[in-house]
Amino acid sequence: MPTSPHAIEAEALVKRYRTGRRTPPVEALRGLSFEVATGSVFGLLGPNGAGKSTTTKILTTLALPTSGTARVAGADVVRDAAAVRTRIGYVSQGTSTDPLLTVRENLELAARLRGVGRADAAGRAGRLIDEFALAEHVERPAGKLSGGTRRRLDVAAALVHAPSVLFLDEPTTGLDPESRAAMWGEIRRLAGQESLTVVLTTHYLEEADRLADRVMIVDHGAKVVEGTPQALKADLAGDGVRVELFEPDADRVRRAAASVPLLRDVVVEVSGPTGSLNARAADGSAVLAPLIQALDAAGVAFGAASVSGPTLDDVYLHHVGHSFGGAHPTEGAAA
Ligand SMILES: Nc1ncnc2c1ncn2[C@@H]1O[C@H](COP(=O)(O)OP(=O)(O)OP(=O)(O)O)[C@@H](O)[C@H]1O
Repeated sequence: MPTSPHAIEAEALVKRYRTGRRTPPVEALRGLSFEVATGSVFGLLGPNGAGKSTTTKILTTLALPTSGTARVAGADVVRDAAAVRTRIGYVSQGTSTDPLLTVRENLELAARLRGVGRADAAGRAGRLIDEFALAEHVERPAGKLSGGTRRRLDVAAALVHAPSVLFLDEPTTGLDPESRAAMWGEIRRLAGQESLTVVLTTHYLEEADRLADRVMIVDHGAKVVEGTPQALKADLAGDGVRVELFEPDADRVRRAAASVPLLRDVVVEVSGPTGSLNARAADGSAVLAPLIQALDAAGVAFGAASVSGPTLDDVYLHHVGHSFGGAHPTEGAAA
């Protein structure tokens, strides 16, 4: 198979889920098109219900598109689904390894299920055990491993058949910071393998920023923005300004912020007794003092205030209108 410049080519993908005879179908994808360069790491980001899982399901042949086409590793996901399956690895959010089988048994089983012969399966399991630093755990049941080690085993098991595209669905969710850092190291190492393409779905924007060559933010089944993390951050220009709020009255906060010259893109989010004000300014440190004074004068209780260079969180906030995983902004909060 000649190497194509694109490991994934999705064209006008539409997915409608039927929900009942009398209710309209859910439009999970509304004509999503994108390409993923061979050998790159692609970050798929979006709020809950944006269509990330649906996109992944279509690309991994677990769901059919209502219309549109997609090719993965050179094969059409509908007409040539069997070929796609032999060329991809998929690590779902839940663990896919058997808790009662040992690390070695799990890897050998995964290889056998992929049609690899017995002798070859043992060899591949051995190589992955070395590659993923699993040697000290090799005879332990998977169910007795720590969360981070179990996740490494999940990823290793998805690679037994040497796929050319690896789908990682929230690979570090639930991991402690140390295990997360270890998993980042693994993903970076995999990304260094020229022929492997990685599609990474994550709720951690910092993770996407560090690992992905390109990211795509989806919302309501459509592409919001796509690009390299560096370019998306550079497009924002200026600084992010953030103030933590207590018992905030969103309207009052917004009025106070509106009185501060040079402050733009103000978003006030309230979540129960706390909240936050996010905004942008060409020079964040210059607007911080007047902003604090304005909030104080308006009787707004606030905590930490900070200024930061553009992050992927700022990119997300700018394009989607609320922070990633944060509370939705109150009506008309974006200014
Ligand atoms: N089987 C289904 N039947 C009906 N509606 C569905 C089904 N699966 C997903 N949906 C709806 O399609 C939309 C997109 O869902 P999807 O799971 O793809 O989003 P997501 O971005 O993966 O969200 P999350 O981050 O919560 O996993 C949502 O409105 C969801 O409720």
